[in-house]
Amino acid sequence: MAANNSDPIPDQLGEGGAGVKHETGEEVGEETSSSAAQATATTMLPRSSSRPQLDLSGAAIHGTLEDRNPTILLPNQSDDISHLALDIGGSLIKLVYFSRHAELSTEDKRKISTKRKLGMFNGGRRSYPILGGRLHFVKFETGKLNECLDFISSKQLHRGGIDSPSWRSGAQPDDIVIKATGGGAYKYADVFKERLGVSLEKEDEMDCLVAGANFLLKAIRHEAFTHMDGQKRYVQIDQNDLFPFLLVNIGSGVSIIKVDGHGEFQRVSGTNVGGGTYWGLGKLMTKCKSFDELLELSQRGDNSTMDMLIGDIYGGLDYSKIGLSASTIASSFGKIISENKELSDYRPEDISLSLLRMISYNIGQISYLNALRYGLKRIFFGGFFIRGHAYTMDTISFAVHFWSKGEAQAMFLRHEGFLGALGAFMSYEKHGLDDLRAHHLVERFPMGAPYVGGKIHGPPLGDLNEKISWMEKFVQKGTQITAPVPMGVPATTGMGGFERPTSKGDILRSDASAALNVGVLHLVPTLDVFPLLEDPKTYEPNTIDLDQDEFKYWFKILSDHLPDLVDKAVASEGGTDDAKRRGDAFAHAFSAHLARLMEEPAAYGKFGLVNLLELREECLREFQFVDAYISIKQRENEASLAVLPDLLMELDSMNEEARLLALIEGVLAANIFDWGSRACVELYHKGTIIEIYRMSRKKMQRPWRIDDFDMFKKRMLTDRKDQPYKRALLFVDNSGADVVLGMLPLARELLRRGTEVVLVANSLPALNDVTANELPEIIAEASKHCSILRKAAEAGGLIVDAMAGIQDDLKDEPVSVPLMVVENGCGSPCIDFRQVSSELAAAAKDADLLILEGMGRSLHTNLNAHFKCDALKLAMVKNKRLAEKLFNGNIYDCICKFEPVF
Ligand SMILES: CC(C)(COP(=O)(O)O)[C@@H](O)C(=O)NCCC(=O)O
Ligand SMILES: [Mn+2]
Repeated sequence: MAANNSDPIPDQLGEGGAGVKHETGEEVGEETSSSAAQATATTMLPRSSSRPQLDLSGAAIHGTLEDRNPTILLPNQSDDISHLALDIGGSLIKLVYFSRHAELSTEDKRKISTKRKLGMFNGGRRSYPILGGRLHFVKFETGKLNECLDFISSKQLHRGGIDSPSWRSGAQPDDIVIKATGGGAYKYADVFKERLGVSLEKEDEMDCLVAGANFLLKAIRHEAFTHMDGQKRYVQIDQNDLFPFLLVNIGSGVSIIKVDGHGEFQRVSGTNVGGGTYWGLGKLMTKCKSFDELLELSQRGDNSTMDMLIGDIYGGLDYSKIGLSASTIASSFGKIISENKELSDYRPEDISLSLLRMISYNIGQISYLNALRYGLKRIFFGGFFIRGHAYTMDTISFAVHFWSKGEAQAMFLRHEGFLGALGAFMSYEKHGLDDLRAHHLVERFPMGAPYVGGKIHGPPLGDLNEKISWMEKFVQKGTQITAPVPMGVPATTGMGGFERPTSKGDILRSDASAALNVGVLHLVPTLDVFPLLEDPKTYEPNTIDLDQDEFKYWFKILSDHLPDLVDKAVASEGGTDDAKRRGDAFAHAFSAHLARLMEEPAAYGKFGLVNLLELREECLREFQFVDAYISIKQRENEASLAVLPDLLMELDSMNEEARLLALIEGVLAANIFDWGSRACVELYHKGTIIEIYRMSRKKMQRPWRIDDFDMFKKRMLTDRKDQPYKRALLFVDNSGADVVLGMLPLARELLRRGTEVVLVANSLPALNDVTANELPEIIAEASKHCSILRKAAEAGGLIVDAMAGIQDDLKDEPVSVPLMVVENGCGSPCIDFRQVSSELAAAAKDADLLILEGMGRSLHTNLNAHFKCDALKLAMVKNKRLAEKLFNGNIYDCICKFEPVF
């Protein structure tokens, strides 16, 4: 690679490639007006010479003709279309591909009616401009090009998805063009043509690097991090203060690029001493066969046997006057001069480390000098040389820090290896990623080669069966595996059982697993930042930092809970052999994640409890456990609904002061029904639901650990009695008593006072949390015993017709304000308000009261969150350690935290 070439590189970004028309597919499945006007759309959508292509046969416009963006239905289009872009480097091929599952309109009655109420129904107009889907990152060794081609071919990535009718209907592969960058785009163009019949459209490497880095820094929250003294720290990049920065790409050679904006950059310098130098010299001097082997050797090296250190010159002392410690390298390989040794007398490990440090220091120093030259404070390092290698990053950081006296900061990127491929992806004319923001992206870490542990294992796994067989094989292989799957003792289930993970153990190979910590990016255009967050920029959902120590505790909690969870999950799927096999696979996969995080808590980005608890749920979903607690939830709902009428009668016999207190007590007491807490699960084994509830209520002695009840009561019953809240969002938690005997009666009280109530529930199951889908039925049942709820539910569109034969206990009630249900966009026991459903965001606009309930939503997360409206946080602390840590309190303490905005 050319050194010190400062020729400006013209801006070519954003223009490359022929039109890619699959974006029209995003409109499939959106709301359509019932009086849909139909027109053939085929002529409006020219076939693109670039890929992927759409099957436009039978296309029809739905919606009124006045609509500016009418829905276009493509009945014959595949439900999975993909973009593919490649970066074919000397040692690795990086693939970025996009898959999209057209989730055909699953709008149920609840959603439609809620959307209408919230003013979200737009008569067929597109409600979001960007496509949803998944962005996958995959690597192959260039030497195993065939594996890569097989992978592309097996997934039909070059033809727009495995079921794409574009190839069934005979579209000629000759037309297909794939964007590619890197030297291999030239070198292997013929192989791609021969094997896949596709042409590679070459994109400039530098353009791609910059476009990739800009996208990552804009769209991914935990992308950039510093690495000093072995510690990774994620840095929040302010979008308004991103440019200019220095981008140093360390490949075989090094390019140093000053980036001034999107598509605005200049290669200001470079050096010919780079990754190729390390690998070349290393190969010669150590006989290593691969770059990774050489890097791994350095792990065990001691560079002081070869490098002349300050201490060697100063008799073991620091040269403190100029700030050099005794261990600083004065001269790389300098010690060799005074020794009478052959190459074979030196350990390959030491050689590798000395080389690595020499080159890393040099790059760090040159980068700093260039940053100085242009007055830049931030330097991002990327390229295949780094590979998430701790020593390399530490050395570069040291150099930058040392020479800049702490003024400049070296930063690294989690997707560092994929900058080029991402940039090539961005060069499709319409890739749909332009408008993405961090809140639209959810990163998931599915199990399966070649991602696991960061080593490349050949083609990734397609279907579930393949994945499970792969896990089985790995389990049998034992300690050879890269993924840190704990070994199990034989048991009754399909895979030979699993064992609770015991510790991080020796099965982890630190560097291999640190190399790649890249998941699948789910693009969810319907996610929004919660509009009532006081300051989204400073908002941090997690109350406690999940550092190594804290993680150790959670590792044990979650590991201990695993066997019980697997039992429940397997039972929820009928206890079949298939379910057992999946149950074991789930346990292995989740244990592997835990072990990986135990080794490096920051492996998957900045990981808090909110992410960890969601990871467990996602892992269940990955192995197709739809709802592990379904039968428990149903049983508890039934039992609670049976006693609801008595409770409502009791409440109605009280004066309003006593009633308000009883209602809050009721919510706190019922929060005990939590299948995620070990202490609570032990309780259930001792008593019935009603016994536990009564006991829990009896224990409700005030003052609670945080007790703002009087303040809340004053707001409700005294200060602004005549000005009820307009709309309250009630974030409900668990099924059964928690929602039926706790939150519903509280909702009823608010409705009775003229407050609109929106019940906010999970979009997907998590433990025994009630979901938004389940709530309407529960409300309908509860409404049979209560006219307030019934009228409000009718007004909110939750129940359609007045039910016959209900007791009309409160005939003189005024016309009801609506009771609605919205989903929160989450499938976790916690909530991250930076990413909620657009439905919830819309409902929040007119809300002036939030009630967060439960340990997950108001203690683990959001205890310290500030909102633009009044907030009431209610929870029972069902974990001893948390009670001690947060409040110096005890297990089963209660929290009633009211935060009015004045
Ligand atoms: C998972 C939970 C946050 C659910 O609590 P909830 O939000 O339902 O009140 C909680 O049960 C929990 O933190 N459990 C793990 C700790 C334990 O077993 O004590
Ligand atoms: Mn819960």
